Amino acid sequence: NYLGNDELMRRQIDPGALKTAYDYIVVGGGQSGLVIANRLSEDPTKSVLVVEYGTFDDNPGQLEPSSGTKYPAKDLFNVTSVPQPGIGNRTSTVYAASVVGGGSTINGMFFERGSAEDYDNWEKLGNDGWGFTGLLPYFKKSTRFNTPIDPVVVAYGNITWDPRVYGTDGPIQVTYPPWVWPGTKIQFKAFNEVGVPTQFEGAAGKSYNAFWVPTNVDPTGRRSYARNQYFDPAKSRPNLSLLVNYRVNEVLFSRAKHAHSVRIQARGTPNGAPTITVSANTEIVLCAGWLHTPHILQRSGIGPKALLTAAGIPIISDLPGVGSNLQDHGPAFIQFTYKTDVFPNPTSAQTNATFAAWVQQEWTQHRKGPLSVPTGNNAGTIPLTTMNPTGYQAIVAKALAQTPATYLPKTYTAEQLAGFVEQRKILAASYRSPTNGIFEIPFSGSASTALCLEKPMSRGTVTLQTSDRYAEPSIDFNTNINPVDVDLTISAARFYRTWMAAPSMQQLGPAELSPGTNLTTDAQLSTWVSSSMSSSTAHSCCTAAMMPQNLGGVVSPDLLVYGVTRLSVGDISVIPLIPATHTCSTVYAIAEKAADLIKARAEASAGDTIQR
Ligand SMILES: Cc1cc2nc3c(=O)[nH]c(=O)nc-3n(C[C@H](O)[C@H](O)[C@H](O)COP(=O)(O)OP(=O)(O)OC[C@H]3O[C@@H](n4cnc5c(N)ncnc54)[C@H](O)[C@@H]3O)c2cc1C
Repeated sequence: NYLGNDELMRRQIDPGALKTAYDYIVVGGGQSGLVIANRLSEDPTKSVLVVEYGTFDDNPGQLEPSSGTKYPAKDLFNVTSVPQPGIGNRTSTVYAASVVGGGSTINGMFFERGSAEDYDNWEKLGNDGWGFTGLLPYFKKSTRFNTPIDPVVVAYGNITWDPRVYGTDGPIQVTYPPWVWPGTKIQFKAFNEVGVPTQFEGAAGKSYNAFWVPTNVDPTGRRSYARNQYFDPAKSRPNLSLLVNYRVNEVLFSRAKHAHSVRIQARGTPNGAPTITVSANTEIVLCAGWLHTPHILQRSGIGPKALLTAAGIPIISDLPGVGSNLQDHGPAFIQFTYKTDVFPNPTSAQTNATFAAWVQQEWTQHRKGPLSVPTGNNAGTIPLTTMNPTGYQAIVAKALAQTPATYLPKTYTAEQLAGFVEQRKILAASYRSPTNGIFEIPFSGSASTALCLEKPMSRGTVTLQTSDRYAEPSIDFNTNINPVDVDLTISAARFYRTWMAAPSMQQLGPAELSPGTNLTTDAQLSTWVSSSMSSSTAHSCCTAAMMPQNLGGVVSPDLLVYGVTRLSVGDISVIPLIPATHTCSTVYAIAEKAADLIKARAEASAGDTIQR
C-alpha cells in the first residue's frame, strides 16, 4: 500500500465505497467534527461523510490518565512556528492533532470552562446567542457529571461542585479523580490569604480566583472523549461514514458561490496524485482545527486577496481575516522549590521507594491514588486587579493608547484593525474586571508551574505557503510582540512571589529558583519573560473568527462563511477572543451548538437545490 503501513490503511469505510454525494460532509474527524457528525446523523434520512486526515489510535494506554501528559507524535502534525522575536527568536512547539477524535484523543483531560465574562465577550463582538447563557445548555448537553468514586478524598480535599451546571446524560463523563496532594490544601489557603477566594464551582461561569477543575474520565478513570462517546455509539448508523487517511484539499464552489463538493487526496501521496471529488447536497462543515480550517479556506479561494493572488489561487471570497487573529495561552515557566514540603508530595514517588510502591499498588488494585490524575485538578485564574492592584490601571491605559497597527501583523487591513480595536475595548474591560482571570496558575501541590497568559493582546497568523499550498502553513504566534503582554506576565510573576510569601505557604519553605530573587526590576523581569515564555499551551484558536465581516470576521453568528453559501465552520477556529480556560469543554459546546444551527437551517431551507 502507499504508506507501507497496514495500520494507517485501516479505515472505517474504503474509498471504493464512497458515494458521489452525501447530505453533509464534515471536514476533519477531530473533536468538534465527531460531535457534529453524531448529531447530524441522528436523523436517519440524512447521510453524513466525515473525512479525516489521521487514523484511529487504538492504543489502550491512550485511555489511561497517564496519557494526559504524553502526546504521541504520530497523533500530531509535525509543525513548528517561525522564530518568535518576542521570545528571543526561539521557535515554538505547535500542537495540532491528527487523529480520529483530534485534540480530545490526546489532551490533558483538564476539563475546565471559562467564566461567564469570557463568553459574554464573544456576544459583545456581534454574536447574539454566544454569551454564557446561550452556551450553558450546550455545556450541559455535552456532559454528564458522575459523583466522584471516593468520598474520603472529596471530604479531605473539600472538593466542591454544583451538578446543576453539568448534564446528567450527555456523552462526555466528568468527575473528580480519587486523589488530592496534601499540599493543594495549603496552596488554596495561601491563595485565600492573598486575596484569591475559593470558588464553589468554577464551571458555573465563575472560573476566576481559585477553584477545582474536574477531569473528563469515566468512573473507571478512563478517558471520556469524542471518539468513544460521540463516534463509537453512532458508528453503526448506516447513514454515517468516516473516511480516514484522507486529506481534504479544497472546497469547490458553483458559479453562484455555493459550496458543493470537496476534493480529497490519500494521505502521503505527492502533489498532483489522483484526487476524488465528493459532493454535499446540504452543507459542508469545516472542523479541521485552528491550523487547517483556515488553510483549507485559503486553498479554496477564501482568504486575504494578496495572499491568494500570490499563490495563484482564484478568489472566491476576499476575507482578510482567514488565518489571522491567532491566539493561545503563552506559558512562562516559573520555578520554586518547597524546602520543607509535606509528605507525600508530587516528587515523593521519585525519592521514596515505599511510597512509589504504594502508588503503583493503589492504581493497579483500585484505580485510585496519584496515578488517577492526568494533569491536576486546580486552577488559580487570577484577575489583573488582584495580581497588580496598584499597576493595572496603567497597563490598561498603555493598551488603549497604542496605535493598533504597531504590534499587529503587517498584513492587517483597515477592517481587521477596526476589529482589533473592538477586541481591545473588551479586553480592557476584562483587565479591569474582578470577575475575569488574566493569568492562570495551575496548581496541585507542586512548587513550580506555568504562568499562562489568558488574555493576550498579541495576534498571530496561519499563512499558506505560496510556493506549495499543500505544504504545512507558516505559523507565526507573534508571542509577546505587544509589550502589554510582557507587562501582564511581569505582574503574574510578581503575584506568584506574593502567593509564595503568604503565611500558610511558609510551612512548605518556598524558595525561588527562576526568575531568581535577584531579578526585581521591570527590565530584568522582562528579560526573564522573553527567555522563559513559549507560544502555546495547545489552546491555539480564533483563526476563522466569528465577528462581523466589516471587523475582519470570517463567519457569522450562525457559523456560515461570509461571501459563499452552504459552507460553515464548527471548530475552535470560530472563537473570536480566547477564553480564560483550557479549551476542550468549550469546543464541545461550540460543536453542539453548531449542530443545532446546521439542522435548523436545513429544515428552514428544505426543498432548495444547489445551483451549480
Ligand atoms: C496536546 C494537547 C493537549 C491539550 N490539553 C488540553 C487539556 O488538558 N484541557 C483542555 O481543555 N484542552 C486541551 N487541549 C485543547 C483541546 O483538546 C483542543 O482545543 C480541541 O480538541 C480542538 O478541537 P477541534 O475540533 O477544533 O480540532 P481538532 O480536535 O484538532 O480536530 C481537527 C481534525 O481535523 C483533521 N484535519 C486537519 N486538516 C485536515 C484536512 N485537510 N483534511 C481532513 N482532516 C483534517 C485533524 O487530523 C484533526 O483530527 C489540548 C490540545 C492538545 C493538542
